Amino acid sequence: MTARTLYDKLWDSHCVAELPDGSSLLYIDLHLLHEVTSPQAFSNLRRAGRKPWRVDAALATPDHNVPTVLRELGLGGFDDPIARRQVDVLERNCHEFGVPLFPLGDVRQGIVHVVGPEQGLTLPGMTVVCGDSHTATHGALAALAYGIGSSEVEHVLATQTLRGRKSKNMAVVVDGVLGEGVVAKDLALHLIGRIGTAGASGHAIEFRGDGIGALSMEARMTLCNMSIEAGARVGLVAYDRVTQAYVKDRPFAPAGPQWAGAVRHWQDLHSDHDAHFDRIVGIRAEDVAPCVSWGTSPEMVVPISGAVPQLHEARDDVQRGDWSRAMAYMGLEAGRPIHGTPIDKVFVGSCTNARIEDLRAAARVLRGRRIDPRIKLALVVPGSGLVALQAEHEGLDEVFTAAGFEWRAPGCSMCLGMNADRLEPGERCASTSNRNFEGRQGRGGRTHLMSPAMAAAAAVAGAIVDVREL
Ligand SMILES: CC(C)[C@H](C(=O)O)[C@@H](O)C(=O)O
Ligand code: SF4
Repeated sequence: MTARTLYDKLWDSHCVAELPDGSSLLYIDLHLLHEVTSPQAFSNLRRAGRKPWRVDAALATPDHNVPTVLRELGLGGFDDPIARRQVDVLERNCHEFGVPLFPLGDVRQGIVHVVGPEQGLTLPGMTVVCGDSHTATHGALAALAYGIGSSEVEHVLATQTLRGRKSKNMAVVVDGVLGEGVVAKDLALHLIGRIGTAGASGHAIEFRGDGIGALSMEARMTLCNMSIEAGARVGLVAYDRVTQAYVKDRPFAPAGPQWAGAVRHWQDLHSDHDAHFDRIVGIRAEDVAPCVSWGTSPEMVVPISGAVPQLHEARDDVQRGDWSRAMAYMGLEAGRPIHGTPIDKVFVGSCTNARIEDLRAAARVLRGRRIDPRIKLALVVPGSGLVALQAEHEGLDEVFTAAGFEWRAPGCSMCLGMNADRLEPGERCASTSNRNFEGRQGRGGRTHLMSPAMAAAAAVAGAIVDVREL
């Protein structure tokens, strides 16, 4: 048998039919739903008189437009009636169709990509889909996970399958261990800075090498989460002891006699040693520094010692135009060092960086310190109710509030302007999220992507600084 990559293996084991047009029909093991991309799918099912094929393979939770304050008011706290209605409609749809739901007020509610792995719903070897581009996150558990559109949400609900075309294989090989103060977020930004936002398009990325083996499960999720910002729909890490330890004893994970059988099955979830990758990108961990985005695309990124580029450094006129527009939008001139850029707001949260390790990393920087008086608002938004509970158990909420942060309820929050947490025009934000597009965090808002520790350091300094020097 020919040597296969992990991606090939996951694909083969879920392919139920090869279709005449060259595409394949894949069986879907887990379907996650949220309030924004599911309403249409449910209405169409209703209209066609169809029922979901397998409700036990689905889970829904509201996250994108939920308020992060005033939750005790139930569906109160919303500043936007449409957002409130979407969350309400999700609850009603789940009720009507029998889809399991973690509603607002359930301690398990949270950002769908934090909730799936946390609950042991996402398991190695599965296919996982969600009407959301950051579904790649779940690939950290050696699952084939990718984002789908609303009509595909309907298709999966109705048939438990999806039509798809296979991507090519790309390996990102990280050699050596990341230095002190350098984390998975920096690795992701470094990679995107190097290959660009289209760098991995048409490919499934497998992150490999001893640098990846050394990462925690949560760090691997951060990395896979941002695969989509490099153009890949899928990001993967092979199964190993770290995966096994993470999955064990989670609420929905196999238990008792089923555990040993599952582990035996999972052992094969890695690329064969002589498997072929269509493209290989090598990264030396020692070359990765804390990174910060300066522009309006995740590829517009520099190490903390770097500067906004000079226009003549652009590779062509198209890039020069993009850079020039980004500089104008961001209010930054060419050649200006990124270090020392003053910040108005700080956001620690999102499916990239709102798990317990992220909160611990930010709290470590903030302990015994205060945020700079120039910071208008600093938010910390745990990825789920259970992350919040764990953080409170460790006293991290107190570290954050003592430093001047607001401790909020779980949701996507200021990652995107779909709820009350937004930037005002011209405001500059140190953000642990994954996208810095124009208007992403609110109209006219300016986003600088960075790691949780770097965002905490920016809060303390009132400006972008190197967390290693704080
Ligand atoms: C709203 C949703 C469809 C969207 C996505 O697909 O990623 C959002 O989560 C985002 O991060 O931009
Ligand atoms: S946290 Fe941000 S990136 Fe993640 S699903 Fe929500 S809006 Fe999308």
